[in-house]
Amino acid sequence: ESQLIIKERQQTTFQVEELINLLDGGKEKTALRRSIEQTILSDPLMKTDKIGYLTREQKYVQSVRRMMYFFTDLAKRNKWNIEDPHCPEMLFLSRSLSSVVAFMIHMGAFVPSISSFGTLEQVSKWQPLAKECLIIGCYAQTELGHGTNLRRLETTSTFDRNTQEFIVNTPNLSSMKWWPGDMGKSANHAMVMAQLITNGENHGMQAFIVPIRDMTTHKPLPGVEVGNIGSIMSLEDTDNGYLRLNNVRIPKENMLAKYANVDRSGRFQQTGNNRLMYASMMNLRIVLTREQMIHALQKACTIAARYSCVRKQGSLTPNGPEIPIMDYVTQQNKVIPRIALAYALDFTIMEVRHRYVQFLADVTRGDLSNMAEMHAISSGIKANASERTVAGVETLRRACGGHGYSMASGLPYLLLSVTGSCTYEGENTVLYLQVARYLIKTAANISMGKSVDGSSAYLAENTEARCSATSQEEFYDHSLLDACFKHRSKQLLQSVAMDLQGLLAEGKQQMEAWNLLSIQLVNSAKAHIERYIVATSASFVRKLNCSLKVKKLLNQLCSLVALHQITNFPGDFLKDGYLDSHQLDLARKAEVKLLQSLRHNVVGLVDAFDFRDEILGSCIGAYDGNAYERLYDYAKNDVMNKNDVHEESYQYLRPHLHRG
Ligand SMILES: CC(C)(COP(=O)(O)OP(=O)(O)OC[C@H]1O[C@@H](n2cnc3c(N)ncnc32)[C@H](O)[C@@H]1OP(=O)(O)O)[C@@H](O)C(=O)NCCC(=O)NCCSC(=O)/C=C/CCCCCCCCCCCCC(=O)O
Ligand SMILES: Cc1cc2nc3c(=O)[nH]c(=O)nc-3n(C[C@H](O)[C@H](O)[C@H](O)COP(=O)(O)OP(=O)(O)OC[C@H]3O[C@@H](n4cnc5c(N)ncnc54)[C@H](O)[C@@H]3O)c2cc1C
Repeated sequence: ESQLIIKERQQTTFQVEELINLLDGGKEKTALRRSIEQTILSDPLMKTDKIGYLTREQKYVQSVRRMMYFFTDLAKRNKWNIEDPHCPEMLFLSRSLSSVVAFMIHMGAFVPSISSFGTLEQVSKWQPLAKECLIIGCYAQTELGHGTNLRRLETTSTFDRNTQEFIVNTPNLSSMKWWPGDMGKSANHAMVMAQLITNGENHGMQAFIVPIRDMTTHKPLPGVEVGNIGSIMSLEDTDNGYLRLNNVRIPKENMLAKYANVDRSGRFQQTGNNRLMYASMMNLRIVLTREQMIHALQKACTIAARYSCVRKQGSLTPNGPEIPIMDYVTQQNKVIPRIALAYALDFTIMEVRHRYVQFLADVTRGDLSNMAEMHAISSGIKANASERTVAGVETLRRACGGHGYSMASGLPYLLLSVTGSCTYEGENTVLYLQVARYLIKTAANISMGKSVDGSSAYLAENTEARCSATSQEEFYDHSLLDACFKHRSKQLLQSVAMDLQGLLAEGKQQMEAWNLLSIQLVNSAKAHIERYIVATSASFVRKLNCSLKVKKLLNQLCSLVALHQITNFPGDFLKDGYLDSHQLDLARKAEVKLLQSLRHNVVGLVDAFDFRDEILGSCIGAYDGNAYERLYDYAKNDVMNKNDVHEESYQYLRPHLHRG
């Protein structure tokens, strides 16, 4: 173990194990997680080859091999409840599985959408098959021509009264399904989102289970053309596919009919709120935020923090001893706010998940009153967490200098893996605009004197016109910081709501006015969600039952998340004079002091994320801090080094060199 990292651990002022337990949800949960990790990581059949050395095809093959073994053997043997995305085992499992993405859509989208859209009878028919992996499904919503605008999907499912079947068609090039994970090569069934047409009338998007490959030969069924969409930026462990359907007939009962059905004569009946067709997307947005984005940020923090403590470069006195780069305040400013953010997002998503579970219970009782708010929160948190994670991982990668550019650091892989999260499961701008839609409606309700509650209640509160802070210390106070965020959000919303009214009064159409103001609308949505994160994480910490040392530390992290946002994006806080430039200076000084105070606990804070070295996959971020030894070892094992003289040298270099 590197002496430097040992020294760092000696400086830690709190019990790391206490924080680990807290993040897991208790001592027993930590033990459960560790035992799951141990089972998975010690199983030779779950082993992955070194990242960065596999071809596209090898990645897919490895991932299918591992996941089939995992679902059909390992998970079963250990009685892990893998199909329930909310069970603690599932959260721990995805951490241990790390990079594997094959069958993520099968388990994460196909299986849950059977119960989201299916009747009890349909669920009992399809779910056991899917859960046992006796059928492999994908979630086929996006088309070549449309991903965001679901109303304009072009795939059709037309009811044939004579045969009591649906005829599913992708009638033109742009209507073919494009992107679904697990579809290109693996799936034999697709959950196809299509326009339902009965008796010549279009009833909008509904879900249909369409068999696409023969269950014996795995060949595409008649009328089906299916394949891989080709090489993509990352996540090549999975087979994102395309699908063309030409008059594919499926039985009537393959339309999932929880909220709408078609009788034998083709008469359409809506039996539930049609927004519930969209609501199923909330689940994956929340799951991905935790499973991918926050974990990726936590891993990147772990790597960058440990490396920054063992990497020495330069000194703080002329000819003085070299210091770990973590002692530079600029380095602290790159690393520590990201650690703080990783904690704040984790606390926030725990609360969001809790609210989502309550929301599902409400829906079961027929109460949809919280749907709009839940949709705004889940969309906003997905957009904000993905955007800040991607930016954060890149900052951390650069904070590791040249070694951050090497695949050996694990950072390029994390960055590439997580960058798609800004696009899939709802493109971020589009999701922010959904939040804005909710906020504008809320503003209208407030102006009509209606009461608002939940996460937007503050929009109806009276707030001070000026921030009261006169000292640095006050900028650590959560209620003062929250007041800054509330004010910014309120002010941005009021301003864009007024501009919208103005444009409408000028005679602009609603959608045109909306488009003209969409940059402001997105900013307003971000401000609301950032306030939600600041408030939710601080209140989560307030309620924690933990030691004073840990509480103090977590309170500091919450303050840092808010302060870092204020000092880096001060414009909207200064705009209407809520903060003045003197207060901004105080906030900046408060932030630097906080960074220095947190400096000694940097390694402890990332150790508490408790990622085993095999999961981190980093030569520079391993627990023992022996970065150089591992980098050297990585280089020596590079495939290009298997011979001293590369074959190509004989073929191309030698003939040239020997010419003279
Ligand atoms: C809502 C749209 C944007 C637009 O629809 P439209 O009908 O036009 O919209 P509106 O008129 O605005 O809305 C109508 C009303 O409906 C309400 N609404 C909208 N959405 C919802 C909802 N979700 N829930 C509830 N209500 C909703 C809205 O508020 C309106 O109500 P009102 O009228 O105001 O009252 C919509 O079309 C849309 O959402 N589009 C986005 C489409 C989308 O999200 N598609 C997703 C496809 S599936 C997908 O993308 C899957 C991706 C999976 C990727 C998995 C990759 C795995 C990678 C693992 C890697 C691990 C690496 C990690 C690194 C490591 O750690 O190792
Ligand atoms: C790795 C990966 C995996 C995926 N897996 C699946 C899957 O399993 N199943 C599936 O069905 N799909 C999947 N998708 C598709 C994904 O859901 C879509 O790509 C995503 O929803 C965005 O839609 P789009 O590609 O049509 O982008 P577009 O909507 O075309 O977005 C392009 C640009 O247009 C802007 N834009 C679009 N509409 C508006 C608007 N109304 N207002 C303002 N700006 C707008 C966007 O902000 C963006 O800047 C996957 C995608 C990726 C990258």
